[in-house]
Amino acid sequence: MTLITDVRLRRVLDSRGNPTVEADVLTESGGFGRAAAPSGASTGEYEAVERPPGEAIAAAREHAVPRLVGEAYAGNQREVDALLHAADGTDDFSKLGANSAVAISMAAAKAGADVLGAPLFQHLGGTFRGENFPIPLGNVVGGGEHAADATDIQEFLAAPVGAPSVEDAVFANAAVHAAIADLLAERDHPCGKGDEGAWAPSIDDEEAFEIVDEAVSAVEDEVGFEIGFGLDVAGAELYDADSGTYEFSDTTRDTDEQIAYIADLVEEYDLVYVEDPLDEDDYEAFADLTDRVGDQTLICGDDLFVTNTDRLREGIEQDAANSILIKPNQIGTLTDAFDAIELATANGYDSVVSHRSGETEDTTIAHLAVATDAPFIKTGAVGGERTAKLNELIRIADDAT
Ligand SMILES: C=C(OP(=O)(O)O)C(=O)O
Ligand SMILES: [Mg+2]
Repeated sequence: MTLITDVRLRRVLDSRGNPTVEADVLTESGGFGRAAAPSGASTGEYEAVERPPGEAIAAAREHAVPRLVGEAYAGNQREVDALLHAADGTDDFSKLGANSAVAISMAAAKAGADVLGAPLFQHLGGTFRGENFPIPLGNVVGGGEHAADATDIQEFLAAPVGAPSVEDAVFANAAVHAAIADLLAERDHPCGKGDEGAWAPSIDDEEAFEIVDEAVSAVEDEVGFEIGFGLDVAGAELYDADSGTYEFSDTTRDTDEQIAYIADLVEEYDLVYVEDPLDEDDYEAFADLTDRVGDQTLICGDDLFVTNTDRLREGIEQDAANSILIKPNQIGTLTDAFDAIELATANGYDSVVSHRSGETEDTTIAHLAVATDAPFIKTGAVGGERTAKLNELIRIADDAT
């Protein structure tokens, strides 16, 4: 029933106005799935390779499509993804392009769900999924690689940890985003938004902490449940390997100073989440920080782990973190992303399923988070390509999909 009869690939626009790969998968019994690859700006060095979309499409048409059409079943995700790996033949999808691979992988999953008449999360996670929902981490202020002339820290993330429902959580993050607009206006910092819809003011990190703290407290009082906040430091982008230091606009920190700085921030602002506080090659420094504050907050590896089970295993051995960011396009298939989540869960690591800074209307990650019982999802706070995922979570919770 789910035998794949056609795979169509095309270039479509992403949220930055760049081309990306979209895939359609069709099956013998009329099943249909469509998905598009997201794209990062602050990409990790060890991510699977994204090729220019035109090249990735040509490579997939030549090498992957013939292996899938008439051969593979969309309902058998591991088979589809194994064939994508076989068609690629490298360990980083540099032949097909991880963008073609992930688009096909996700489209096949949707086609498999379509044939079953089941929501995607249920096809991926089984019938007992759909009761628990991830807490959305909402990017409300940011800079780094996502906006010019804004904060050094890439993302300040609202984290409505006490929300009674996913709907309350989603609206709380939007309220924090709106409250920040008011505070920025009061302080005379008019600004635009970065790639993920977060405010991108031309202020230093210290002032951003004050503003986010104030906004979070105000909204917390309004809604009556706990809202914390967290960070994606994107430490690898600040790190200068030649000098071995973290280069902020107004200061330079060596690794010990960076660890102490982050530990102090965790204390001062009661941060609930800190992603990539240190360089992507420095498991040891990650372990040092996790030892200091890992019982108070989540220390999450994004560029550190790149959704890769080998790198996660190394992290687990070294006690480098207690949480992993999951981006399917970092590793190329849903199977690989799923395996990373399972390995994380088995070792007491929390998974944070994540968007990329370049996104589309695709909602697969909302379903992946519910399917795997992931405790968190990071997918922005506002903006159509961000709300596509947030609204899908609300629909899943409402049982309307
Ligand atoms: C979402 C992120 O940004 P990008 O997609 O640019 O890597 C991130 O770093 O977590
Ligand atoms: Mg990150």
